[in-house]
Amino acid sequence: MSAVVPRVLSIAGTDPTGGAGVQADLKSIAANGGYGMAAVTALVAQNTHGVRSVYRPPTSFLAEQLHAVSDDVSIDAVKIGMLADVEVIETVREWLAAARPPVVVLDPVMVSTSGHRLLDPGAEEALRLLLPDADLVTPNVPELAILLDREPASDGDAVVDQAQELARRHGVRVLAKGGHLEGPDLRDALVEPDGRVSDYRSPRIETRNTHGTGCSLSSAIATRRGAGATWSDATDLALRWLSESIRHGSALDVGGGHGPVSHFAGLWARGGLDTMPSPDEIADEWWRSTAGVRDAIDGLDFIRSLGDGTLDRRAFAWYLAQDALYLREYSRVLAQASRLAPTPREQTFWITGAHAAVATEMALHEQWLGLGEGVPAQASPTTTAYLDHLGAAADSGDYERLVAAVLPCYWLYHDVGSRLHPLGVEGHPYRDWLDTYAAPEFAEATRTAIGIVTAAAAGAAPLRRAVMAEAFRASAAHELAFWRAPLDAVAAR
Ligand SMILES: Nc1ncnc2c1ncn2[C@@H]1O[C@H](COP(=O)(O)OP(=O)(O)OP(=O)(O)O)[C@@H](O)[C@H]1O
Ligand SMILES: Cc1ncc(CO)c(N)n1
Repeated sequence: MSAVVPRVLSIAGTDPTGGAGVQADLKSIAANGGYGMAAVTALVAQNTHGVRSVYRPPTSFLAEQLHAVSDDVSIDAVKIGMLADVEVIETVREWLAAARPPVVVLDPVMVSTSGHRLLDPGAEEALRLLLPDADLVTPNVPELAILLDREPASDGDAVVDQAQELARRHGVRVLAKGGHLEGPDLRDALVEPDGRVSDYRSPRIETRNTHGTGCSLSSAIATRRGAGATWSDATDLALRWLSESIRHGSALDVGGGHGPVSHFAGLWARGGLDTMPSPDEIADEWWRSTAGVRDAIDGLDFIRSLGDGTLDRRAFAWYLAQDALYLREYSRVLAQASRLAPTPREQTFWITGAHAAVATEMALHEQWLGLGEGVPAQASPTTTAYLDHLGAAADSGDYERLVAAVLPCYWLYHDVGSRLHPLGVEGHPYRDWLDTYAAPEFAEATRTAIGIVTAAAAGAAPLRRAVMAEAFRASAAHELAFWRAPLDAVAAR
């Protein structure tokens, strides 16, 4: 069973400038959605101009690296690059026989782009013997010729002929790369062991940044295949990614010779560098952003006297009348959230809230609205302002903004309600009211609303998340104003 993130091991040499070898492999694996690992065959002192020297550590140590990985990690794919000499080839062959990785892509690295040997001249036969252990071999034009012991092909058809010959001889799939041929059009050919050919054509990109394209391509194919794509899809996906990365290579300023490709350019452009907060982090941050508003609510005479039962009944009646007006409209706002909801679960949640809001309004009416003389039938400026804010969010058709705007109606009410509730002793004049917003169903609805909104915010792009946070913060401020209004209105009469 391959993992969602395929675990891909590169067995290759190094490039301290990061454009080729294991350094390029690790970037390519990551850029194609894999978890990259690397066992080093040889240390190469090279840069964008060329190879200066090669140090090949004892192969016993390569074997130790390989077994350290395979003893611990389930490997989904292996990419093999520079093998340096016969001893290294033998070591890798023995390890392959023991570890049996499910996908093996062999890039038969022999000569660097700059013309330096990366494989001993005498090691070619040993490399040929390794071919049947691979699922895919990815030679360029000169490597294909050496593996066949022929002259290099000089046109695309000759390349395909040679690739078919190699595939047949060794019973292996071959991707023959056309990068070394002249001309404006590039052709790579995937040849099955039975000789069937798939062509991949693309325009040649005018650039000096082609160092490490072979390393990068073979790692990308191994990764895509390790994730479960067919060989043909894996090749197609990897080539598309490579073209994009070659196109952006010139935007890098790395070295004065043949520079590297830009492995992550496409991801940077499409995904940006922003981190994504978790829903819990959003909940914490948004809640903290309302600390001032919550302190102010707690400090209101209305809240204090509502808690201890000394609140002027006219003020309470005024508040309830405004709340009844508010709830009818708020119910419509929640119905709009239901209408815009992306999932049936959310659709159900908001429509249930819409129903509860009108039901509560009717119950309040029945119980309390006989109370007061001078109860206003008109929405106060404060109520109007709050409803305008919610109405604008509802009318925008922007679900994320809308649900962020309604969240304080749950969260702040639950917060105030659950803190005032213990004061609602026997005989408390507002005990029924104190019970409503401390009820377990309202606590549950609040938790669900927080979950829906913060999950949406976590998944939103930073600018969208900022719009949501602002809608939330503005509603919290309207909540404060709503609690402040009744005593002011009664005092002004
Ligand atoms: N200028 C270019 N424009 C578009 N694609 C290119 C260009 N150069 C190389 N490629 C692609 O990059 C891949 C590698 O090609 P190439 O034949 O150069 O392999 P290589 O010689 O093994 O690479 P390396 O430079 O790493 O040694 C191929 O798929 C090829 O089509
Ligand atoms: C280590 C290493 N592997 C492969 C190549 C081929 O580009 C290179 N230059 N260096």
